[in-house]
Amino acid sequence: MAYLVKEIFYTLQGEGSHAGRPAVFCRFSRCNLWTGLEKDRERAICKFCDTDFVGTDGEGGGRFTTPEALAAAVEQAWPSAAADHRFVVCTGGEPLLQLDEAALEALHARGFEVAVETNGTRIPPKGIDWLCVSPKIGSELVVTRGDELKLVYPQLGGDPSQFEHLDYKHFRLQPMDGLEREANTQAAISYCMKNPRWTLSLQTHKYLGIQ
Ligand SMILES: C[S@@+](CC[C@H](N)C(=O)[O-])C[C@H]1O[C@@H](n2cnc3c(N)ncnc32)[C@H](O)[C@@H]1O
Ligand SMILES: Nc1nc2[nH]cc(C(=O)O)c2c(=O)[nH]1
Ligand code: SF4
Ligand SMILES: [Mg+2]
Repeated sequence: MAYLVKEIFYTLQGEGSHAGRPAVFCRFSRCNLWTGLEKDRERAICKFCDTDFVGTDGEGGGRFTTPEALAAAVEQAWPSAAADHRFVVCTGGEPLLQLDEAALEALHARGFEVAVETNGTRIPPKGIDWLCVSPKIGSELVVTRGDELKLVYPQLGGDPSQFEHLDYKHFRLQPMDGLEREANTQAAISYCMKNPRWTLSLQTHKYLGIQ
């Protein structure tokens, strides 16, 4: 089965624990919680998505027929031949609809540490180096452990305390972007200050004007 990828680009990880770290982003096409079409947004399970993950027509995107072809495309986006510090963030869309052990092996073989951003509705393959799960209220969270739980805040019915028993190293609130971004940011700051187990994750790339 081929890997459908919207875009592959090099930037800084903007969010979460690795914010500021140079990374290739591999954005897989498709998601199980929204078609990606505006006409379907209101009846989607996840309604606040900030990302275009439809098709394979973005920068560096395409249909990769083997794990090696996918890993070669990721490697091509990395700026140097040196194997150190190589880092790829697999995102989407929902990457766990497509990312499998073979793809992880091919990326590791080219020296990449692999991070994944997932909505937590699919069991991850073995071998992910950094797993960031961002639960969506209204979907079933099946991934109960990982490196980072990054909750977009606020979500209706999404009181952060309902996630605290899960096995994550870091608990973060990320203000929901959109028309209410400033108010959401203030609310997230206030929640973290009252509940210090939670720390703030900003989408720093948006403030910096980078991809
Ligand atoms: C576009 S999603 C792709 C990965 C995966 N489908 C997921 O939801 O985690 C990447 C990250 O952006 C977050 N995100 C999406 N829309 C957002 C928004 N409007 N405001 C803040 N974060 C958002 C997601 O929660 C997730 O952590
Ligand atoms: N710079 C940058 N950092 C990010 N971290 C998570 C992103 C995502 O869309 O998954 C993202 C993104 O789109 N850009
Ligand atoms: S689950 Fe992730 S990719 Fe899918 S619609 Fe929500 S934020 Fe977007
Ligand atoms: Mg993004």
